[in-house]
Amino acid sequence: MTDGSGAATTATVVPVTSPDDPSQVADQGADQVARQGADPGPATPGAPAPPAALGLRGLWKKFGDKIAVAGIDLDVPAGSFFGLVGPNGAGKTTTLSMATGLLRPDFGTAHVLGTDLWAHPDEAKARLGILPDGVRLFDRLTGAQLLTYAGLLRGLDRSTVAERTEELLVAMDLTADRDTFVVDYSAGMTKKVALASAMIHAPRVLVLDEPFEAVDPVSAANIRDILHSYVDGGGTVVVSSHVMDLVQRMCSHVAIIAGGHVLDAGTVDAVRGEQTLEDRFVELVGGRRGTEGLAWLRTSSDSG
Ligand SMILES: Nc1ncnc2c1ncn2[C@@H]1O[C@H](COP(=O)(O)OP(=O)(O)OP(=O)(O)O)[C@@H](O)[C@H]1O
Repeated sequence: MTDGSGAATTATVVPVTSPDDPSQVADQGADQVARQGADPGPATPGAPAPPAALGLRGLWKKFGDKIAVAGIDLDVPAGSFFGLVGPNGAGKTTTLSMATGLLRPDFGTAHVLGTDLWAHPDEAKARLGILPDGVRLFDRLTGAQLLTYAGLLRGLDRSTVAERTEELLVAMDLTADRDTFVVDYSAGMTKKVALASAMIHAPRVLVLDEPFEAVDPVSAANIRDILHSYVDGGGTVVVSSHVMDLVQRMCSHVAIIAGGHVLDAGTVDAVRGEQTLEDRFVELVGGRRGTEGLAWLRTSSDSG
């Protein structure tokens, strides 16, 4: 199965279970993926299927007694614009952290374009650009210095770093604040300079946790354009977001996760069917409350 972009759909869904032994889930997840098989898409007969940009198998993470991620299997097709959505506390950040080398899974594996991330972290991470949640930056650097630092850290030569730094500052509308310390940036400016830092080495896969949070609409539209042309050029973007309308319009593929499980995944059109993505999300996740309660809030009062 393919979407309009031609990217193969290989997203898989894990049964919603919470067994006592999570290692079994990792095995079951791998078995299930093997049973379902990766959809070969429109590839030439006999040609091997290209590796997924991100291939997650049986990912599992517990914090104390809290199970944050309970056996997630997911393939993010190379060349897709992939949205990860879910309610607060669903396990999105924990999953993305394990998928990008920021957090070691209790069980399970993560592959980046076929490379085992935890077995070969340097090779896998060279292909990744990451915008983590609650990003901590070296904020006593100016915006231009931070981008230069990120480029040099990624092994680019100085002239390439200088060229890309200027282009990224323009693209993110940060030129006027290039010499301002990042600590003095607004939340949206910080997000944009962090995003630019994630892109400077032209990674094959960009994993962005809430990239549009606090970003103004014009900058958000510019960033969307940048990401779309990056995908058109063969890159893969994974974004987590709470904004269903944005994901529906922007992404080719989506996974809905809740309670540490994948509830549904595939092309956006396949997942939402005849409904909006938001309606499908609410249908799957539930949790809508009636208007009872909080009566005191509806009562206008002169007291106080
Ligand atoms: N370091 C931690 N220590 C303890 N519990 C954690 C930790 N990180 C995450 N959790 C818990 O794991 C669960 C999943 O959290 P996670 O941040 O992955 O969710 P999320 O889907 O990204 O949520 P949100 O949309 O609110 O950002 C939550 O119940 C959270 O409280």
